[in-house]
Amino acid sequence: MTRLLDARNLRAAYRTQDGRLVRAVDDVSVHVDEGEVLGVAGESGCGKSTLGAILSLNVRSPLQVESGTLDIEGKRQDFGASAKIPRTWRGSVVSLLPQGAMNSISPTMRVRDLCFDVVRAHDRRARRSDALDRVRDRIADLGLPPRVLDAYPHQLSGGMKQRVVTVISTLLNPRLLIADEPTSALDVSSQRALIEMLKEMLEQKIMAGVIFVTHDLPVLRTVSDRIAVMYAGKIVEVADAGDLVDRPRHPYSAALLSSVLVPEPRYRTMRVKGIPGAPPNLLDPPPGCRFHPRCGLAMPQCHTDEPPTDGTELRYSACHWSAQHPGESVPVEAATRDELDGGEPLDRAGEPVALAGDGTGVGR
Ligand SMILES: Nc1ncnc2c1ncn2[C@@H]1O[C@H](COP(=O)(O)OP(=O)(O)OP(=O)(O)O)[C@@H](O)[C@H]1O
Repeated sequence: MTRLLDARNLRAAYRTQDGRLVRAVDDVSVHVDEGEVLGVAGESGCGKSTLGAILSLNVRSPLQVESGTLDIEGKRQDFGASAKIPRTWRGSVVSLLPQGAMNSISPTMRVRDLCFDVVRAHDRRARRSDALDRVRDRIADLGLPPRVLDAYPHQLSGGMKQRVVTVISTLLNPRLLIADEPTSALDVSSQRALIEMLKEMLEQKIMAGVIFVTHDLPVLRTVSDRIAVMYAGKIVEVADAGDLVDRPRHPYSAALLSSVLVPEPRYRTMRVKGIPGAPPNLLDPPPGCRFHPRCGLAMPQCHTDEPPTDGTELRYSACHWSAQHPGESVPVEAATRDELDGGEPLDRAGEPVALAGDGTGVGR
């Protein structure tokens, strides 16, 4: 299998106005192989979008990447104080489909003009007729109706608008597409249509790999080959999508699964529980394992020691419990605590938790 992206030891922080650092990505390494969809899951605020911004080279103040390296098909980018990001990489080597993209495109431009702008930004000498021929072919190859080219964004349905925005962000045939919450505002059939289109794009080699960022595990189960679970700025577990859902090895992954409706027999009959407590403030995360205040399996060393990484780069869990229980999956019911240390109730114990508006049970 050919390695498409190899990102190593990324560390990045937002500098607040009073000079403090929010460490949103803390020693994160990920890779994507050619033809692969890597899902990145986690609760709101765990650093998913920040990781997407770094991997797509869209880092803007107050975010600073302190260290790490990025290899895309053998081309290396070193991060750090003096790093200069090659501008030509954006859009052509790696492209970002940002959160909420479909609502931030210009409402006064037709789709064909938006497309031409993208091509023109990359190639000043591009001729309009040639560029539009290419766009027309692309739209036809992906089975979208030709009329979308003449439409203004507001004339398209939400699902069609998101597919069009996805086409626009891949017009330059990036090697890697990073899609940040691309399905979260869509109804179920539009989600399916977008996922089918992304798979078709991989098949047609419009891009060679996708990183799909979302809090929505059932969607990730459908679209991803592998899933990386993030918690408080770190990756806590990586596994094949099916393996992660069937046999989570990190208590946080198990907690995430028990807080959503995953269509697996093991979870279908469970009550949706929610994850008691809240993720830590990244200005001052807890010592040891960052999940320990919410973890039902926490041991004394979890309060003080950074968890060891147990497994291989394709399947690992960063957890004291899983290091002591090699090969075992976490009993979902035991993954979280129902009470904080002070005895404050976190959950209506045993009561089903009302679902969030998107039906996943995970807040945003
Ligand atoms: N401009 C900023 N200044 C300071 N802190 C920030 C800024 N943007 C994000 N953060 C913080 O960085 C952390 C990671 O945020 P990020 O948006 O990457 O998380 P996320 O998992 O993508 O969440 P969501 O799904 O809500 O976008 C959070 O604690 C967030 O509050």
